[in-house]
Amino acid sequence: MTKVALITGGAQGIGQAIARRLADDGFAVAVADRNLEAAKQTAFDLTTAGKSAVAIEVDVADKDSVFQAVQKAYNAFGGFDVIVNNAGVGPTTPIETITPEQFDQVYHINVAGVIWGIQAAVEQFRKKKRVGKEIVGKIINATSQSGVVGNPNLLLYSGTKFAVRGITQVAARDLAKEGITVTAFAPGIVKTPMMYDIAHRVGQNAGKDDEWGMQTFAKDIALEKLSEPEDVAAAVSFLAGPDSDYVTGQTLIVDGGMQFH
Ligand SMILES: NC(=O)C1=CN([C@@H]2O[C@H](COP(=O)(O)OP(=O)(O)OC[C@H]3O[C@@H](n4cnc5c(N)ncnc54)[C@H](O)[C@@H]3O)[C@@H](O)[C@H]2O)C=CC1
Ligand SMILES: CC(=O)C(C)=O
Repeated sequence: MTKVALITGGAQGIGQAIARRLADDGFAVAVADRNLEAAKQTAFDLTTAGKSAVAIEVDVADKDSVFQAVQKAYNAFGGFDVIVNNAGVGPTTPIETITPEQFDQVYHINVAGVIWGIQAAVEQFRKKKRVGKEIVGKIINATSQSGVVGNPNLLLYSGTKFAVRGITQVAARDLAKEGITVTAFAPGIVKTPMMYDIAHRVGQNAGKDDEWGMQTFAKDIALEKLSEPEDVAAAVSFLAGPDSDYVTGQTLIVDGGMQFH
């Protein structure tokens, strides 16, 4: 039977590459994003290429919205097997500029969004009839190399990504006995709108250009090149597929050799 995966933030950047890759792997994919028009375009491109895909509007900061999105994916395809909690925001936050409103926004999306995604997926996985010790569902969360070692200018963001690694470990322990694996992926410096935006703002704050901003983050990449979204999608393909059935609680770092952990 065709497996079903929902990817939050699936309308652009890393999430879109994951949606494409999992569709190529044979999953029916739900492209869930707060930007419904872009999600529809991604799903349209996939269905035009002969894949199974639907677009679903979601705001991951809103628990009800996440539960509804997961239910819609189940209704669309008649099953639910994998959630990729990928949606996130990455503001640059010089320490003195951080406000309570900004804290709430970033933590609600990057941290609470992952928790709601875990809860909604678990609700679906628990409806399945498990045979023996088989794996009935997989939860995959987006952290970052900056959630492994703190990065300059990203106090709020890095904090959320450390939290995601902790949540991943605890959920993996709590859910293992039910045949649910929980893992995370930690990208490095990936060519997406989020990263170009961060590079622009870091450069601007220092009175330098975007390239300087990008090099602030990219100078320590051992493989000496920036990441494509597809590099990350390839790792998520492993985490979503059967070859990772004996892996849980781990964060797979996909950063070209920035952080060695
Ligand atoms: N680009 C990079 O270099 C890195 C990115 N990451 C992480 O990878 C994930 C994806 O990042 P990118 O593709 O670069 O970001 P992006 O900004 O290019 O795309 C993010 C997508 O998430 C959606 N989104 C944002 N807030 C949402 C919400 N509340 N509800 C639903 N959808 C929402 C946006 O509409 C967009 O389609 C994020 O969690 C990010 O923190 C981690 C390490 C490096
Ligand atoms: C955006 C991000 O996750 C970085 C710079 O690691």
